[in-house]
Amino acid sequence: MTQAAPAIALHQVRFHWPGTDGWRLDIRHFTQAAGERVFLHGPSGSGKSTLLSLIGGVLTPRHGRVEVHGRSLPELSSGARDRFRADHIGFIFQMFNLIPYLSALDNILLPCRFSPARRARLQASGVDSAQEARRLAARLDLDAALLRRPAAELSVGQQQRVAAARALIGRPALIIADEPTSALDADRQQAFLELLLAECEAAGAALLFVSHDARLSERFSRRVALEDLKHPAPETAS
Ligand SMILES: Nc1ncnc2c1ncn2[C@@H]1O[C@H](COP(=O)(O)OP(=O)(O)OP(=O)(O)O)[C@@H](O)[C@H]1O
Repeated sequence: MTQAAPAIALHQVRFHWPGTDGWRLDIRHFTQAAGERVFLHGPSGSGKSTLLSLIGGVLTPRHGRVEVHGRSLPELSSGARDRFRADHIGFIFQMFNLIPYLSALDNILLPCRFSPARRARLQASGVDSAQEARRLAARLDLDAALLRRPAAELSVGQQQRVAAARALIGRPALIIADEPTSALDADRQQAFLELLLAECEAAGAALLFVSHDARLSERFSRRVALEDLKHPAPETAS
């Protein structure tokens, strides 16, 4: 990972889902600086989640450049991409993707199991993984008794905060959040966002945050419409 490189650099990225003819994502250019907080919005079905999966290396584009902190993800083998993602990217998914039978604490600790880099960063700052998991949980208002319960028994709001702690543990350089507040009421949305922003700032992490709710955009350094990143659609003859 190159520290001085932008958190994200996309250039002429094209993707379409196999078996679908009509829809395709066609991005001209997008850069997000290291440590920058970007609010990404766009209509339902416009391709926000698809774009986040391309940036996270979950999907590979047909064409174009996708770089995260100077590493070109499409050029890595799938194993190397998985390792890079585990080490440097924290993902908060729309549906949280927690492992239902594991405790909340074990869910938060999962990235540390897979990523020696996350463990090493924690060690370098003098804390062990379990201590850091408990610190993040406390910051996110998850009490100790709750951490012992299986994720399947938690409320949606609690699962969402566990997913945030899991993304943040071990200080990845980029946090990607896909509609993480959609299940919360307005007060809880703001409180959650404040915590997420504070933890990203403390870790020096860039945050790419997708939401339909424009009210949340005020706390970000930049607001980006997905449509403005796309190539204009070809004109159709009338
Ligand atoms: N796994 C998939 N297989 C095939 N097509 C898909 C898949 N996931 C998404 N799509 C299609 O890709 C397009 C973009 O979907 P995507 O989920 O990226 O949009 P979005 O902007 O995140 O929408 P929303 O705001 O509703 O979550 C849609 O036409 C959708 O039907």
